[in-house]
Order: sequence, then C-alpha cells, then structure tokens
Amino acid sequence: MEFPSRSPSEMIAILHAIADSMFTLGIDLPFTKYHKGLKGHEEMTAIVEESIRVMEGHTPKDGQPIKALSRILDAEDEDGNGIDMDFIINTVIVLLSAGYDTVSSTMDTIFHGLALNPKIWDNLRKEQRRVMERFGSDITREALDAMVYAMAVVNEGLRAQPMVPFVFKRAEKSFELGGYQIPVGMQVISGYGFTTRYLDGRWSDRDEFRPERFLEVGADKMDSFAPFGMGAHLCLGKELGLVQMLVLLVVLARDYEVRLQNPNARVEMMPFPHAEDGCMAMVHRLPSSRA
Ligand code: HEM
Repeated sequence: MEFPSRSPSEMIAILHAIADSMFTLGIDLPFTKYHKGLKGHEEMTAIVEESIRVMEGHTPKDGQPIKALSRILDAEDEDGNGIDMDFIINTVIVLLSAGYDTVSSTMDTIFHGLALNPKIWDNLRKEQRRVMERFGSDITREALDAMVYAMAVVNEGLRAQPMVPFVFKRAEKSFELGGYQIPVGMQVISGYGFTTRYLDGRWSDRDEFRPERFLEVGADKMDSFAPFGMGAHLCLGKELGLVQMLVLLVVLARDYEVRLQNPNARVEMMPFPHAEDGCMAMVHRLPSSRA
C-alpha cells in the first residue's frame, strides 16, 4: 500500500498549526494562527482522504490484521447505510489532533520535571531493574502493572500541567449545583485542568514535581484529579495515551539519562509547555548501555 508520503516533521507541523488555532479569535487573515489552522485542516483533510482511497483499493490478505480504518469504512447500520465520508475524515483528524499534542506535551512536562529532579530518574531506573529481574526485558501487561512508580511519574506529569484546562458543554436539562441554578441550554465550562492542578488542599506543594504524592493513599482516586475528564465524554484515548506515555518513559529510563540542555533557558507552561531555546530536556544514551 502506498500512503501519501509526508515526513513525521511535516505531519507534526500541520498538527501544530491546527492546535495553535484552537484558542484564537477566529479572524481569517493570511498572518493569523486561525488562518494557518484552517490551511492545516485543509491539508490534513487531503492527506486523510488520499489515505482512505489507498485503503479502499486494498484487499487485506488472510491473517493480516484488520486496520481500524478499514472497519470504519466497512461499517453499516441495520439498513445497510455506511458512514458519511466527511464524518470519517473529520473523526480521523480529531483523533490525530486529540491524540498528538496531549501526549507529546505531557511528555515534555514529564521530561522537564525529571531533568530538574535527577533523584526521580534514579528511582525510575531502580524500579525498571526490579521489573526486568522479575519479568525480563519485554514490556508485557504484567510488567506494566508492576511499574507503580513510573505510573506515578506519568500521573504527576498529567497533574503538573493538565493539557486540557477546560471543555465547553451545554446543559441538557436544568439542574442545581452548589446552590446555583443551571437552566437547560446554558453553556457550562468543565474546568478539569483547574481541579486537577489546583483544587485539592492536600496538594499544597502543587508547584513541585513530586510523583510520590500518587503513592500516598488514593491521590489518583480523588475526584479533583480528572486530567482525562469524566462522565459520558471521558477521553476516548485515555488508555492508549497512558500506555504510550508509560512505555516511552520506561524504555528511556532503562538505557538513557535526562538532562536540561540549557539550565538558564526560560520555560513557559501555557498554553503548552515550551522552552525559550526550543528544548525542554535532552535524553542521552548511557555509555554502559551502548552495544
Ligand atoms: C495525555 C493525553 C490526553 C489527555 C490529557 C486527554 C484529555 C482529554 C480531555 C480532558 C477530554 C475531554 C473530556 C470531556 O469532555 O469530558 C478528552 C476528550 C477526547 N480525547 Fe483525549 N486526552 C489525551 C489523549 C488522547 C488520545 C491519545 C486520543 C486518541 C487517539 C484522544 C481522543 C479524545 C477524543 C476523541 C475525545 C472526545 C471524547 C468525547 O467527546 O466523547 N485523547 N481528552
């Protein structure tokens, strides 16, 4: 199968243009982020459309894994109607956008926190040695479940800089909340990011990157910790995102160390974590792990 050829950096540039346009005023002029976001969306639509055409002409051989996209293309309701092509294209773009910047920016927060706190990296490496002694070097489900400290590091990254500060909803029925009447149809903002980062008094050291807080009783079970939202629209990619972050973190922890490239570079965390010199942290392969 020949998919449209775009390098990873070209794809990332398009996804960034789309993400950067999300919190803008919607003014469509050639120099605005909004305009660049629209162009990015057009370009992504063309790439996805072309990929779908390639997949439609492809008959999977016996035993080949069925791709998620083929399933969507073949899906029919009880009357034999397929899914509208515009809907499929937009769904693919939403999944790419929702899944890319959230995960990569949370990893930026994590690596920056680790570069500032070498002790945490040491603890991660020690845990990996214990896990490998028990399960070998393959990253299986059982091995992942045993990586309690690494999971606490991922949770701390999600807490320290929540990637989705808030989402807009509309009340489907009237209700009362904390003494306020919310009428049907009113726009409601769910501030998951704020509750995750700020709202719990037990997290008084909230500006510190301290994974240990998640090893203390039930910290990740608190309602205020909701980096993936909650309820009917809980993040669809929650499990995928968690596994991606955990696997990347522990693979690097086994053979690499993490350092700040320029300890004096200013780091801004809003709207996405970014360093003045463009580098949140550097990972270096440890001499002992080189073949
Ligand atoms: C660090 C990683 C991620 C974070 C922090 C995150 C966070 C969120 C949040 C807060 C919401 C809104 C939930 C709500 O409206 O109540 C959401 C929705 C969503 N996310 Fe994620 N997400 C992440 C990764 C992903 C990935 C990897 C994918 C897919 C590949 C994904 C796909 C979606 C989709 C499709 C929705 C809309 C769900 C719906 O409206 O029913 N997300 N995410």
